[in-house]
Amino acid sequence: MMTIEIRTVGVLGAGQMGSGIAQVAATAGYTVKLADVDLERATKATSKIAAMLGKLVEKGKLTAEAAEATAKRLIPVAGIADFGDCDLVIEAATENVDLKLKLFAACDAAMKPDALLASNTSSISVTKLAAVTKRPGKVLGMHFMNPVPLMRLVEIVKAVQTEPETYTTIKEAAEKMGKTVVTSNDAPGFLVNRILIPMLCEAMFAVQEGVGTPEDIDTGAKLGLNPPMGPLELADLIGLDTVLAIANVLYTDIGDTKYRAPTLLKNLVRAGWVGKKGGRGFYVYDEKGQKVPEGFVGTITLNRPDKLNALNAELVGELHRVLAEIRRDKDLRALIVTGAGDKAFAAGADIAAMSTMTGPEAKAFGELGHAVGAQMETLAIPVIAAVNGFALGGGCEMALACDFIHASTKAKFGQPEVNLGVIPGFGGTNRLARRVGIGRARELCFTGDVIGAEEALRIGLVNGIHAPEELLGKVKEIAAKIATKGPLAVAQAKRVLLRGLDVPLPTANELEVQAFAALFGSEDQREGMAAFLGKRPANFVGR
Ligand SMILES: CC(C)(COP(=O)(O)OP(=O)(O)OC[C@H]1O[C@@H](n2cnc3c(N)ncnc32)[C@H](O)[C@@H]1OP(=O)(O)O)[C@@H](O)C(=O)NCCC(=O)NCCSC(=O)C[C@@H](O)CCCCCCCCCCCCC(=O)O
Repeated sequence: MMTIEIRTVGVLGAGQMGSGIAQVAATAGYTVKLADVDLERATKATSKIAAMLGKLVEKGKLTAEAAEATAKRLIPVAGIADFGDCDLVIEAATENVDLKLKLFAACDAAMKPDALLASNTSSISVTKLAAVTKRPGKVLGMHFMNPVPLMRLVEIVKAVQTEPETYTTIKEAAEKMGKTVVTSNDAPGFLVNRILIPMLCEAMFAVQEGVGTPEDIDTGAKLGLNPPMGPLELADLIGLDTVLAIANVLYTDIGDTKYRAPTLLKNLVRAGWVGKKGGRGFYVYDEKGQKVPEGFVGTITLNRPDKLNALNAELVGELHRVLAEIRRDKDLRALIVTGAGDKAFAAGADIAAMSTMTGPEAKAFGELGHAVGAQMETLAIPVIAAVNGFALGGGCEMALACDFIHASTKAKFGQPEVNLGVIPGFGGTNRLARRVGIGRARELCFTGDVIGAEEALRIGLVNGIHAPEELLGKVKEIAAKIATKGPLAVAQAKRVLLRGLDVPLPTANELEVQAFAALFGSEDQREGMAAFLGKRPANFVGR
């Protein structure tokens, strides 16, 4: 029997898998029609693919001409009705059997009679999908791996009804897309997931039973078995909802309890913690999908909101004690300091308490304040101020002792001590001058003026301003990003930046050279560079 020559490929589903399939098909020279629930989504995905192609050009992996020609072959369309002239349609919708059955029937109705219809399903019976069409012999499974442009495998799944010519034509098409083909008969999980899913679930059973931590299980698998990522990291990447769906298919269709899904997996999915795409699964991820080590970011909240967090002996003493504890904590990688309530970070030293102080008492309290500032400056981890309202006098000085400041749009800064007949006593004069320049510091200290967040940003007192309800989240994101970097390197950078301010430039440069050299030979230096060369994220341990 003659089979169709494939020129135009329809891809149904513009998510991660569908977009990847569209990219490799267009790169192979096929005209590709990409459809999703509406034209807008398909158009967005097409632009994203064009951007990916641009990145490949930047990296020298694709010529500009090839990228342009490939992008031109990608056509976003409004829906299935536009697949009438496609020679092959690859369905890559969500892994839901009812949805796929509906889409298969709709594609069958829209496509020309001799065209081929494939599903990227990772677990659903292709025989069942073929049975809802009027072309069962022209249906088969074409299971791409994620991420499609990088993974070399396509698992072709023959339905009971698949004609040999269909298989041959699709195999050739997959090979033209640069993929190696393995062939599976239609059985639950096919070949790859039949092996993979029980392995991932076994790792989850080990967590559930308290045999080991996710980190130990993943490290054990990576170093002991040599896959590029651990089973729990991989499950998070695939999506825990997808892993659960496939486990359920294996269990239901094969009927052997060894394929049952762990309760832990079911609970994570129920909680909406579906892995990397949802920001949390076995691990926590930042907005860029980078793994955030949990428990590595601490927060200190100045908590005296009825007095606008004014600094009294109790609060400052407590701060001193907590900072000493943090210095001994080997797990923390970043610290946030903020104020309780929505009005103030801290409105300064407690004026009522200070009003009756003698000179020697004031000296003692000033020294305590300075000791706290020095503690924050000399911690090995970065300290970030999240200024949510007034940061006046000692409050502004506390923020200045932090490594950098982000503020809410409502924040107000100032050194109003001259209004009280005194001067800043908690490092304000000198730290402010170092942060914003001597002229601006003089003006703020001499006038006692209070400035808003915009002005603070303009003069470089703060690094960023955010809507009040977003401030803490944004600062946590920054802290979480820092927590993914090499802790020894961040500590050395902090030390050199601080000490370098107080010495002549040649001495500061010498400090930098010594710190740079000191990092070589550390586990983190070896890991960071090996991760770059291995094209994988680094996993720093702080040694
Ligand atoms: C910020 C304001 C403009 C807000 O005005 P608003 O009208 O919105 O609110 P209120 O004024 O009604 O305030 C609500 C509530 O809070 C009290 N309060 C506010 N600020 C302070 C403060 N700094 N000290 C004490 N109490 C404060 C206010 O009285 C209200 O209470 P109430 O019971 O009436 O409801 C406005 O509040 C304002 O202008 N505040 C003062 C701002 C200011 O001038 N700040 C500078 C202070 S001086 C200073 O900070 C010196 C430092 O540079 C030097 C510090 C060196 C020592 C550091 C170590 C600290 C040790 C402290 C020693 C204490 C000794 C001890 O405890 O025994």
